[in-house]
Amino acid sequence: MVHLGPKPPQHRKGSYLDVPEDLLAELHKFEELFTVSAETLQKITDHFVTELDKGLSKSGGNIPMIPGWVLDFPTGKETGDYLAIDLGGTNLRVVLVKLGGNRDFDTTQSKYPLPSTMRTAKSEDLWDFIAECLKKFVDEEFPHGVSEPLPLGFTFSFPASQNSIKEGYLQRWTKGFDIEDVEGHDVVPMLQCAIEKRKVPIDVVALINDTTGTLVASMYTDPETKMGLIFGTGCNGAYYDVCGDIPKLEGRLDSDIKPDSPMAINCEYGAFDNEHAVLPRTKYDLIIDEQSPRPGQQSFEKMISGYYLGEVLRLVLLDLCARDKIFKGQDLTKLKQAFILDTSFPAKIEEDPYENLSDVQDLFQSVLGIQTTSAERKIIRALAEKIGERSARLAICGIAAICKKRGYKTAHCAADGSVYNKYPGFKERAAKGLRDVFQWETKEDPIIIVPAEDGSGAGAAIIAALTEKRLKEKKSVGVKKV
Ligand SMILES: Nc1ncnc2c1ncn2[C@@H]1O[C@H](COP(=O)(O)OP(=O)(O)O)[C@@H](O)[C@H]1O
Ligand SMILES: O=P(O)(O)OC[C@H]1O[C@@H](O)[C@H](O)[C@@H](O)[C@@H]1O
Repeated sequence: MVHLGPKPPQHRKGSYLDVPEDLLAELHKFEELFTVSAETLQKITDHFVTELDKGLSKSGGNIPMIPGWVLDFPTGKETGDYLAIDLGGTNLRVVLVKLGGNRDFDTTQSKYPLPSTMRTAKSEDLWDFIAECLKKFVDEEFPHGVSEPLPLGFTFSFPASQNSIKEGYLQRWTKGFDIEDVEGHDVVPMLQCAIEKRKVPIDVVALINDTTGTLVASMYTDPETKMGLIFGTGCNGAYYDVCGDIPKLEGRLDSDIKPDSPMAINCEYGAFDNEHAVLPRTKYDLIIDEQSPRPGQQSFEKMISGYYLGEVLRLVLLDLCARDKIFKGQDLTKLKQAFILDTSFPAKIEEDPYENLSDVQDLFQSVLGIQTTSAERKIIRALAEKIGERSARLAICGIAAICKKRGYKTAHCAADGSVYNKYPGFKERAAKGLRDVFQWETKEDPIIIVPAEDGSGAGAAIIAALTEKRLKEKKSVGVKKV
């Protein structure tokens, strides 16, 4: 019998007996600010539906709703070896995908953290970094070389306009990126050129968004999948619409693409409500927006995604310090550093199982050099819970809106990203948010969020395979040539 010693308690009971009245009053104010009622969720969702429709209209709207030029559903029979790269907000992944042809696939992959300076580097530094990682990976996996160039699916997790599957004009950087000379340009030739400079035997065959990859990869293994979702550094969703329901594509399709042909849409719904019509923004959200490289953009994303949740908590704590409510006499130098807290920080606060929050005490000491009192830790815990809960509840509005727009009564909504996979309570809070919107009477929820397949890896490979098949059959993979 292995003696593991006393197990930590499953969860905290929590009590506020030792919290001073004025601090409790502050907490009640924050609870008001960060609570999103069922009625508010329903109102936000209904506005979200109209915004999704507007994004597909000829005049467009806040939400880009980018046709992703994936015009087929995966059959599960796709086969072959494909390379995929996933340029996300935090990491670059290189994946070798072997599609088994029986709704199965095998992957070999390496993950390269993006250098912290990459967000504001020069354009060529970004493409050189990716090409270098690709060279390293291919040299390791194919030490004896390859007989012909490896087809690559390029997962580019940013809003990129596409007139065909093999291009992507970056509309704007998000998630704190601000690299010059890329916005407005097609990123595929930029990458291909850096690859060729290093003589790496790779041919970029498709550019996809990670949510489109998530949708396709998850549908490959689970035909009940209706959308692909990312709750990671950023947030976004993709679903299949039909070409005949996309007004902005009218007159732009070749005759081989019929009105009932499926079309994957990369919503880019992090941009929802840039007009600030419905989202319950706080002064902390306004500060984050004003101090971001792209003020006025990504209003929805800035309230719920991983790049920002730690910063929201930091601003709230700073506000309490400014009014001398907490951390009296403490050195706040680190706490004053923007983005010093990534979202694993509030996540760890919420995971502390101890009544006296001793893990939180250690966390504040080690990361911020701040000694906390028991009362302060209890308020900090409650704040982290409210910020985490708001993220999860708002996050489901995009899911509910897509279901309402497409009339889905049941759905598997495939989600990926560290906030979905790692933030404590996110799954349960999101499920409760969906119940609050739909007010289901059934015992089982008909619309559920499920773990996604590897969209940026397998999804990119499957889409590359679908694209190669269409090209072989001389079918369109973009707008008709004028
Ligand atoms: N334990 C955690 N809980 C919640 N979020 C986390 C956790 N650890 C990291 N994060 C956040 O997840 C984001 C990274 O998301 P991930 O999906 O891993 O990468 P990417 O967004 O590049 O695909 C970062 O913003 C980070 O702050
Ligand atoms: O996987 P990540 O980096 O968290 O990205 C999620 C989303 O982040 C948004 O900022 C991008 O505009 C989307 O294209 C992307 O899908």
